[in-house]
Amino acid sequence: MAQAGGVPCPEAAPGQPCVFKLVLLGSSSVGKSSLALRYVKNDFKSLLPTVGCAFFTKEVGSGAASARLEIWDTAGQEKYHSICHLYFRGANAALLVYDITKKDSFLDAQRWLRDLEREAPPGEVVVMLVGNKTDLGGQREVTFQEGKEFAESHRLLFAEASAKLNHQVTEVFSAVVRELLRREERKSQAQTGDRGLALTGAPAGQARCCAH
Ligand SMILES: Nc1nc2c(ncn2[C@@H]2O[C@H](COP(=O)(O)OP(=O)(O)OP(=O)(O)O)[C@@H](O)[C@H]2O)c(=O)[nH]1
Repeated sequence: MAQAGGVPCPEAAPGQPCVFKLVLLGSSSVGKSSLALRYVKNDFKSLLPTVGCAFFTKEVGSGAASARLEIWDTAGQEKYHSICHLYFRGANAALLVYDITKKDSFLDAQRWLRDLEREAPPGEVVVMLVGNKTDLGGQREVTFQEGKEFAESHRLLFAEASAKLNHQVTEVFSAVVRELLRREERKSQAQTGDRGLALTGAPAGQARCCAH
């Protein structure tokens, strides 16, 4: 049984990381692609709006304490809305992103969360609400407290970040991975008394280990 973060990862071959699917969702121009680019390549540059979906992978940790994040960056533009939900299927985690200088993008977060929950019942997916663009604090339209209260009322993780300044970006993804590994550990403990069940495969929506 492979380990991820010291956590037994059911189904994984020895030395293979757990694989988690994470989707980025939120309205257009909130900075989803920029957060992914900053996290995966430590880069920030002018980007064209995403068409459909972009895909990144990132190894987290190393050796016996590793996991692989498959990051699906969905398009926020309305014209792609109908296809975006297809990418939510099988997600283990989601970053629900808004722009702290755009109240509308914060109000839209509710709708994106509903769309996600249509594909995965609440509680199955680790969701983190992220208020991006803290470098533009002078133009802020959404307070930290408003973000925090929204997150608490929906049982989401919460952070503010700036892809531009590389502020809190790694911390956001790390917090999600930590929570995913915690859940794997709990699942693994629950399966300890029933090894047969542990070998039959994870139900949809759970972490897929060693998928290629
Ligand atoms: N000031 C500032 N600008 C940012 C930040 N993150 C992204 N941007 C800018 O916001 C604009 C939109 O960023 P994207 O990353 O393309 O946004 P997106 O959410 O992926 O947009 P869609 O692909 O249309 O869904 C770009 O001009 C970015 O340079 C940030 O932290 N601070």
